[in-house]
Amino acid sequence: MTNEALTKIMDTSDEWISSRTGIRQRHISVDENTSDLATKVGQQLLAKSGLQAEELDFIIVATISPDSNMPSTANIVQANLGAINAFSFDLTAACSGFVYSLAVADKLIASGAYKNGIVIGADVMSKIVDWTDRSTSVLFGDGAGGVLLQALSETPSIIAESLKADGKRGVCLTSNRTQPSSPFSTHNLSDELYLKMDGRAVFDFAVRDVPKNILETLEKSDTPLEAVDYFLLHQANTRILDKMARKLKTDRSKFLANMQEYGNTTAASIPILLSEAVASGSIKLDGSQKIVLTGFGGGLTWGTLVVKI
Ligand SMILES: O=C(O)C1CCN(c2ccc(-c3cc(CO)ccc3Cl)cn2)CC1
Repeated sequence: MTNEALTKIMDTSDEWISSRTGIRQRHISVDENTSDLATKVGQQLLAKSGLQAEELDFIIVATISPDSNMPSTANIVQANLGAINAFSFDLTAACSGFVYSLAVADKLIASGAYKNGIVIGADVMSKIVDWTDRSTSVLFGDGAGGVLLQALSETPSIIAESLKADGKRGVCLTSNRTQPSSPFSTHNLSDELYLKMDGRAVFDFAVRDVPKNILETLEKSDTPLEAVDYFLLHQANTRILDKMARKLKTDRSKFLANMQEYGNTTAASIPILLSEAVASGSIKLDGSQKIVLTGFGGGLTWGTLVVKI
């Protein structure tokens, strides 16, 4: 759905959206739910790797838009793939969900307890945005992406990580709140299902806290800034990437971007970007490169992984 198409259903403009966010279009699911998108990612990962579904030990789906709480979207994906030996669960960390999930999956394998796992970031944001709110509904899109992790060597792929949260500032970006309601409730407040965002507060949080997190994680891994081949940041807003590149005194071209095509797909944004970078050959998957993966958003949550890839 292009910005132009959005002008037909709300008072906005291509000029406003693209100049303020860099977004030119986004994909909107008509009838596919989050598990349908995530299942397609799982099928692609199995096909590309040649691994059988029965060989999977675990499936983690990072999402804030699950089909349901119970079963989890990961449970539905597990059934759809026929991954009969995999335990599966959703992980909720909004736009940091993929980075958090990758860090968790890495430990499941590094502990020696498991060998093969799939981590998927998937969100159908079109079902949780308020389509009467032009300040937020134009920012988000639907999508899914993921990775297969395997215990193939002793050398770690994630060479440093720094995962953060600040629940005190969680009010800046909320969705899907359900209020207490029972015969014993003293007051019946209404649920707040749709996404609400204090854009200014979230933007300022990203500009202030994210560069610090990236530098801190690079320092932990003894990786100088210039040794990083690519920065794959959550695709929320192109002006954020501009500011990050300036703050980190790094060439803007190292900050990969595809929000122009997908909008902000929340937990899916980093894995979609990673998948496209691999498909284009920018990331060669030959162990010769170092990339930075950084998520930031609802919770508030943020986190960086330095990955040898
Ligand atoms: O320029 C303007 O008036 C507006 C100003 C507000 N904007 C924003 C603000 C915040 C975000 C955002 C969202 C998430 C959630 O995934 C995470 C991280 C960020 Cl930085 C995206 N856009 C849009 C343009």
